[in-house]
Amino acid sequence: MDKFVITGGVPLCGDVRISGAKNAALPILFSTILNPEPVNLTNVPELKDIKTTLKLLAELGIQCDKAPHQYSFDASHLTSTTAPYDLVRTMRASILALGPLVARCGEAKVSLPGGCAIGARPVNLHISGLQQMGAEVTVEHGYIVASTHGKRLQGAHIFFDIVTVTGTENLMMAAVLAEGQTVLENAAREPEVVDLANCLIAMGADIQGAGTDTITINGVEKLHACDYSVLPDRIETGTFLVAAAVTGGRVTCTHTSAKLLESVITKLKEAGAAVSSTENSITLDMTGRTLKAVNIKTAPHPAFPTDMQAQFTVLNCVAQGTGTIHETIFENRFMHVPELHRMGADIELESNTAIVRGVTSLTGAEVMATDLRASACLVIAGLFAQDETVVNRIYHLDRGYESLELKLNSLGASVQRVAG
Ligand SMILES: CC(=O)N[C@H]1[C@@H](OP(=O)(O)OP(=O)(O)OC[C@H]2O[C@@H](n3ccc(=O)[nH]c3=O)[C@H](O)[C@@H]2O)O[C@H](CO)[C@@H](O)[C@@H]1O
Ligand SMILES: C=C(OP(=O)(O)O)C(=O)O
Repeated sequence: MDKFVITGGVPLCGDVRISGAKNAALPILFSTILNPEPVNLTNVPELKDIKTTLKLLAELGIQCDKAPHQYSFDASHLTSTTAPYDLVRTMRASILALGPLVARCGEAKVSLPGGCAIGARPVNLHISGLQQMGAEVTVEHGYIVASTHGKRLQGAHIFFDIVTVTGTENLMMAAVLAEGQTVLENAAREPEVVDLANCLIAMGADIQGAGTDTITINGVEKLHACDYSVLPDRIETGTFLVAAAVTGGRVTCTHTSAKLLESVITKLKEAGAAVSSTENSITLDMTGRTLKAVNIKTAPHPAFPTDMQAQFTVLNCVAQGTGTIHETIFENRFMHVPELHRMGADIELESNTAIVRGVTSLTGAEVMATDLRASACLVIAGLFAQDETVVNRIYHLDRGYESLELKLNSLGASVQRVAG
């Protein structure tokens, strides 16, 4: 397994181009299942999760032509409705094959996604939503098996008792080809949900209300060809901004938008950073300024995103004062804490809250990356530490950050990938 060897202590300085959003590109790639006409996508990030999705789409019979960051799909002839365990187990977002397959083919067999480090992550709301739309859904031998028995899915009024991002996306995609109107209540409002809706609308779907907690979808018979560009990755953006703050540097993130991460920018300003933005760039300047601890509580958009929690944990580790990090979305998303302890951090864990007392230095150590954002947090810790840090198991990072070491090194960092 590859690892990163990081020599820290250098303030990050310069411009970095932000890639397309993983969490928008994945559902958009799965939405091609719905469309028998060509779909051309640009600004697709080059990530392991994207490669896994392409393999899964190929398994279903979808043809794809690729150039860097550009993909053209032909889903005119689907040859299978099964998403096999071998592909699904490596990526939870594979569950997004379910809604589109049932909507287009009237049946699907999708492996239950495996366990994940950050929590149990059940998919009961995806399943019950499809059942409310008239599908028969059972779980057999580790697979979700769904059928409409030859009928079209029926529009339904669906209330989510927990806000779920991929649940909202799965049912929104299913509803696009259903008969009649579907209303999704207590829907997720994340920008990636809106981006998927916009892409579906570009394909001819009738969707209103994306970005609010009530989304109304009037089913159409068929979608048509479209070109679409994926929105920028707000979590990658936030990760670079935190890295700049922690190292006391000055970084401009380009090809992104401050509108996507208002809660994160608010907290960065509260932490003492100078943050300014243009229409499509954000600059964070920490030179000569003191980092102050902040209190964070994760919650669905527009509140503070759980995918930025680990990065703010390390920010608090090296800030002045004590900050609390309260995680409300996932029950096991503090796996980075024991690893940060190995580097000299002072963090107390009480259930789903981390109390972080700032220290003036971290020491390099060998640490283990446990999930995607925990890995990003350890890389940031390594950039701050004065000596050498080894981050093992960086395959998690490759799922969600495009060329992370190249982008960091272009800002003056020293991060070497060691193949293993
Ligand atoms: C590919 C993708 O977009 N991943 C994101 C998506 O994950 P994902 O869509 O999997 O996360 P959800 O929004 O569904 O999860 C939110 C909460 O709802 C619970 N839940 C969810 C579905 C369900 O059927 N039953 C249930 O109980 C989950 O266990 C969790 O506690 O949103 C998360 C929350 O912003 C982000 O951290 C992930 O990066
Ligand atoms: C948890 C994440 O992703 P996924 O839902 O793909 O596991 C993430 O992007 O931080």
